[in-house]
Amino acid sequence: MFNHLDKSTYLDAKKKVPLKPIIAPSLLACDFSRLFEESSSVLSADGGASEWLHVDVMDGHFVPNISIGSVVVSSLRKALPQAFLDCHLMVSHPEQWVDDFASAGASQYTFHIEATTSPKGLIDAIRAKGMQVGVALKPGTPASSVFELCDADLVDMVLVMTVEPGFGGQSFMSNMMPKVLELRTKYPALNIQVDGGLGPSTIAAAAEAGANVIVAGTSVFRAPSRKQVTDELRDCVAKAIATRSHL
Ligand SMILES: O=C(CO)[C@H](O)[C@H](O)COP(=O)(O)O
Repeated sequence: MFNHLDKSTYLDAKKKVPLKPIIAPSLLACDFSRLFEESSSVLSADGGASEWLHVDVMDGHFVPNISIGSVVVSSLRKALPQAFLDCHLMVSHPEQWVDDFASAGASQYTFHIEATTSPKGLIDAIRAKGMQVGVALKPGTPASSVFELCDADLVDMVLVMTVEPGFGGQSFMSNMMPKVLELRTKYPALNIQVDGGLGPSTIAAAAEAGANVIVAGTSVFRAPSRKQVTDELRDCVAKAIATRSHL
């Protein structure tokens, strides 16, 4: 399936390192009354097993739910100075929150392509504040909507939603895998994230299609062993990357 790729092309072009599996537990599924303990329990730097923390920001307008904002990110940053805070802005006016999230200590700012008419200006603003840039696609949005941004190497990551954004605990949409494959085929070096319904029973499809950054809420936070599930997800992605690299 991926035999047009080889080791030399399947690299993170900017950092000149092989593309890596990254597991990003979604805090949406955690016990918010114990936010610090829950966060540190999944981070490898703090005794857990994950590389990133995924922070879902919902405004009750772009999606039919309200979650958390920059105030909480700021507290997380103080408590976890080394953590990679992967912030997914499910908001109608992503331009409005760049400064607040940068000041709060967000590591990456992922906006929805459907929510802006001037993605390049938004990307410039995010970069000017020192954050990495992600762009997200709702299930009904085609991969082609971000080709121009990816062709110009303007984003660090594309997020393919595998549920309708707004709520955790939904079923994985396997019909999003052709979109992931289309992006992976066109952009061998890009971080491609999937989000929604990922766990041990769905990871193989996502990894095979080419996703390397895995958001997992329910499957990690509700597991008897968070570490075991995280390792299982990472191993599956690592195997898929290795298989592609050797074809
Ligand atoms: O963005 C989201 C919802 O909009 C969540 O990150 C996503 O649904 C992850 O939760 P789960 O793994 O429980 O499906």
